[in-house]
Amino acid sequence: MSVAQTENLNIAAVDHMPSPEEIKAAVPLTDRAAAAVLAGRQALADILDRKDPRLFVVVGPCSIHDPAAGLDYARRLKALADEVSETMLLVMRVYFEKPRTSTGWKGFINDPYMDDSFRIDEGMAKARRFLLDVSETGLPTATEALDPIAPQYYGDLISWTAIGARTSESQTHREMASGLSTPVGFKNATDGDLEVAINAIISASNPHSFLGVNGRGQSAILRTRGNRHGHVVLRGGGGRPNYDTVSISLAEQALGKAKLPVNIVVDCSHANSWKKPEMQPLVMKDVIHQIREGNRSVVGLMIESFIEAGNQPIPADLSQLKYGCSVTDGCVGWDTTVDMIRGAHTVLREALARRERA
Ligand SMILES: O=C[C@H](O)[C@H](O)COP(=O)(O)O
Ligand SMILES: C=C(OP(=O)(O)O)C(=O)O
Repeated sequence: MSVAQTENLNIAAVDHMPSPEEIKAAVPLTDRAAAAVLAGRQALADILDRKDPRLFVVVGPCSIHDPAAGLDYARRLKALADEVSETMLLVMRVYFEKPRTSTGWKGFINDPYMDDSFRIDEGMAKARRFLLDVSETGLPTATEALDPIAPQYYGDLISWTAIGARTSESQTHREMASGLSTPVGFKNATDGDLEVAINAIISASNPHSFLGVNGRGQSAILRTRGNRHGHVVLRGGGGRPNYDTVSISLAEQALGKAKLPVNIVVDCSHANSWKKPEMQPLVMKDVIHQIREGNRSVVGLMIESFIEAGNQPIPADLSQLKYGCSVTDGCVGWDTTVDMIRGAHTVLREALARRERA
């Protein structure tokens, strides 16, 4: 008598996925890209260690869906980054993995053709190609690490990582963050709770041993050293923003109480702007004003920005997609992005000069 099947009852298929080594061999890291990645990581570490007085700004689309438009954006951003490099380090948001509140398109790696064909194998190779192209412009890149295996495929091309509001409390993500080669920003929870992000920084700063895959895609025990560049990202939540002076002061106190470096990043989007992209410039202006008035805890900002303002639903006929417009959260358009960054640059230049004189 055969034993009843008790496993894989809800698995419809198990398809082949190339290993990290295979995808990397198809899209190898270049000297130019590696130099941009390493320079970006070093500058971020210096900002977090207070050796570099600049502000870092993670800016770019909510998600990448069209590599051509993404690269068009990257080239514009590189020129802007060079223009404001005295006061800010611009890092491009290159988000391929979208954590959905319930359902929806889960990003370019999961479904690169946006047609429910879910060619993760092709999405991964294309995502890596895109990261390489952006890095070759000289821009550092930032992403959200959602799938715990994915960093093996493209982690060598990332300079800053976010752990999202929906996963800051997850042990799996804290373990993964402890082994990442980049500084990691932990978002407060969607209900606004900051404690989960603070606990995440403490957890990820420690070594962990956990299940993962090696470069050949075989199961492996990963043993990490701990990540000493964790910090919080305030994104609002629970029906209220948390970029105001009182919220920032409370975050400073909580970090101090936990004996952590008082490093804060403010996300101008998400619950801080009520998901209304046109509010992002107001959030940024407010935080830059706080810096001008003497705030020293804010080290970074995040902006959701693309070529066109707003967002669009994914149409059944993809030829109807509007070029350079987000298919996930609404973004500020390019002209507004330039105004926001240039406006901040002017204020910061004066504030940094004043700090130096003091
Ligand atoms: O930034 C992205 C979104 O806010 C996040 O993925 C949740 O999106 P959703 O609420 O539309 O699913
Ligand atoms: C999903 C995102 O943010 P959060 O985790 O804050 O919702 C994001 O930045 O794309």
